Amino acid sequence: MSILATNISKHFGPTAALDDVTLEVESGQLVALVGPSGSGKTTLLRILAGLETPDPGSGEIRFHGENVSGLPVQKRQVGMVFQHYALFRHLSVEQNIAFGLTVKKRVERPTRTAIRAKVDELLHLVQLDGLGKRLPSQLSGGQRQRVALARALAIEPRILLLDEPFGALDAKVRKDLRRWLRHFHESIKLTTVFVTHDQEEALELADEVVVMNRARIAQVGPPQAVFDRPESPFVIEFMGNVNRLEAGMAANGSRPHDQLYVRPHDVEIRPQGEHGTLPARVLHIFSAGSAGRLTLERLTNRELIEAEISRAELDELQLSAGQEVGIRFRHIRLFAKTAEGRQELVENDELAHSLNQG
Ligand SMILES: Nc1ncnc2c1ncn2[C@@H]1O[C@H](COP(=O)(O)OP(=O)(O)OP(=O)(O)O)[C@@H](O)[C@H]1O
Repeated sequence: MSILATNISKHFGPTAALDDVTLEVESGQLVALVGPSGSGKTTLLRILAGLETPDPGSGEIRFHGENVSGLPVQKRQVGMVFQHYALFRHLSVEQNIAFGLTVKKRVERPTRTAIRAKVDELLHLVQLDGLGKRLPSQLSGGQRQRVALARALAIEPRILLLDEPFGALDAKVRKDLRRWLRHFHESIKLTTVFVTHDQEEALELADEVVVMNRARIAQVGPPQAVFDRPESPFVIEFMGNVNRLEAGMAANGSRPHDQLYVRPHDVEIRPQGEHGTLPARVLHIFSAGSAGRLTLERLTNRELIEAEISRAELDELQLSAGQEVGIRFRHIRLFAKTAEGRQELVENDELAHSLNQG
């Protein structure tokens, strides 16, 4: 186990930023902390780094088995990159990358030649060969973030912590850098925890996704598990688009307090009146993306339903706004209240079948 943080709590005055959080990260993994604003992601990251201390008496942090709870940030051997981690403006790219090494105590400081070699190696690693002499102002946003990453790696950290590393970049650069980071991680396999508020980023990048909500961890798992087997209404609503259906009368077989969800890609569009479909009207068609997205209205209860189908299917169906169709739910997720008042996931394809009958 590379990181083991147990029973961490943190209060800022009356606000609980973390409430008894336990996080385990295996060596070499790329882990995403994702959750709404204020859920405690940054606080957890800062506590791992040693920039913030947990509540007195709460919890313990171990890196590779060693208890680092009492160690200050410089002694924890973590590399950090933040959203607005300003590079030193008056230093060249090379000097920025070398910074952590040049400020080491004389006995620990590598020789000049060794620093040079290290900087070249890092420039190559982050694919900025030849740009070492430039100033940060002469680089693009994405290049600057890669310099920040190289600077974080220069000290040979045991763990890499990234707080919204692509947050300040535009969508295209962000996507490119995301892919680049995944590839980069494959090549160095350094245990990495990154904070993002972007679900898609978490699902696309991470080996393991940690979903946070209100100072606690709501669910941990590989991307697909978190997406396909959400353990709570919160997780299903937070991780990707979802339709919440009216329970009770409107959905045969469900009880009024149940919560029913259908992902847009689990909504099938069929011809109007087809057996086993629900009557609906097409309100909007969005066809400008890689998938076709539709907003529909169920005729029986005026419920709005989002559907996502392939572009090929959308083109084939030749739909237009106002048209009536039949919709079918392939898969429904139902959360039922348990006796203790918790919400429990019941996979319920029978319900989908009975609901589709109208
Ligand atoms: N230094 C601080 N002083 C007071 N309250 C704080 C401080 N830092 C964080 N908080 C509070 O702790 C809670 C968790 O904040 P945190 O920054 O960890 O959330 P987050 O999930 O990273 O949010 P965001 O996505 O908006 O960055 C919030 O309610 C926040 O207002």
